[in-house]
Amino acid sequence: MGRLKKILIPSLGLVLAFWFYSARDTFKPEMLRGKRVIVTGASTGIGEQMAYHLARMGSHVLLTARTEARLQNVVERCLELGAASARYISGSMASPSLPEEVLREAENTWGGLDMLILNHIGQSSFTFFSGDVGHVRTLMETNFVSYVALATAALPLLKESEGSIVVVSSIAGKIAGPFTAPYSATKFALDGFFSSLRQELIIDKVNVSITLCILGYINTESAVRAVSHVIPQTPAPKEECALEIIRAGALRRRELHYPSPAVGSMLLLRSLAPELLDSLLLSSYRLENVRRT
Ligand SMILES: NC(=O)C1=CN([C@@H]2O[C@H](COP(=O)(O)OP(=O)(O)OC[C@H]3O[C@@H](n4cnc5c(N)ncnc54)[C@H](OP(=O)(O)O)[C@@H]3O)[C@@H](O)[C@H]2O)C=CC1
Ligand SMILES: CC(C)CCC[C@@H](C)[C@H]1CC[C@H]2[C@@H]3C(=O)C=C4C[C@@H](O)CC[C@]4(C)[C@H]3CC[C@]12C
Repeated sequence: MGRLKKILIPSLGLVLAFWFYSARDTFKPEMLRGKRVIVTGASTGIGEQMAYHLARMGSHVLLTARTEARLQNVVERCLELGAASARYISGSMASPSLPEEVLREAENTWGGLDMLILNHIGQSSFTFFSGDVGHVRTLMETNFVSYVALATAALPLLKESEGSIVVVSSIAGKIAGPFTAPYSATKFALDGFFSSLRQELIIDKVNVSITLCILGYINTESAVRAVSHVIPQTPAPKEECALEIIRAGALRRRELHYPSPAVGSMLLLRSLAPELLDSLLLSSYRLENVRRT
């Protein structure tokens, strides 16, 4: 009897705990069926791929970006792939009125919202900081303030559905390398704001999850165009990246690191030996190809 208590009961506990946590960890595409999802920056790149995955999973999608013609094509393709419904709103996230307009559309058409995926970024080049403070101001508005405004407008709906906010960020929002000063600043700001907000929601027992996605180099057209002459590494595929973001959001993860070993080891090296990371990084760049404009 003593042995039973000492060995069997703790073992049973372990098995149950393992089962509970692994069951919670299992992603099924059906988790997204019929869910109402907003994706920003969905006309190209990772956002476009997320729209297609969600469509295949049978979600309702509301897509935003500036270029109406591209959004129309993406919406059409989403309907072909099986989206429960697909619509778009075009406009610039540098404009302060757009976030509320997008959430009003979600409320009017769906009467609620399950997932908000914040993904858009304004144009920025991979080069020395030019001293253009106006660019920093506009980029902050597009890449950071609009994320705060969208999340704020979405929170009442997400509280009702116990939904999720997914924030797409970058390794450049955790570690500052050269040639991304304004961009990196906007991504660090996202971590500060949303990691603080996550804790406040927990204190208030509000069941809305916040997933911060820390991405490495991904093979979107705009990223390859911006950096391939300086960074010789092969970028990770945007299709897989998009799926991992949706999966992390659906599983209500705190953070996603993608591609996983590369981003994880950079973060670890950064805390153990930051100077070593800096020099490894610089030695891998083709500095002679950096465009000075
Ligand atoms: N690709 C990469 O290597 C990495 C990407 N990331 C992150 O992933 C996310 C997606 O990146 P990626 O797919 O490469 O980017 P893309 O450049 O391919 O897509 C950006 C999207 O944002 C839209 N957009 C641009 N400017 C504005 C604006 N002013 N207002 C509203 N929408 C705008 C674009 O459409 P339109 O021009 O029509 O407005 C487009 O839909 C970003 O958050 C980025 O920081 C993170 C790490 C690495
Ligand atoms: C700080 C480090 C440890 C970086 C090492 C990895 C490098 C090679 C990766 C990681 C994050 C990447 C950038 C990114 O996040 C998003 C964009 C915006 C896009 O419009 C243009 C490309 C750009 C600047 C990417 C360039 C390549 C970066 C710096």
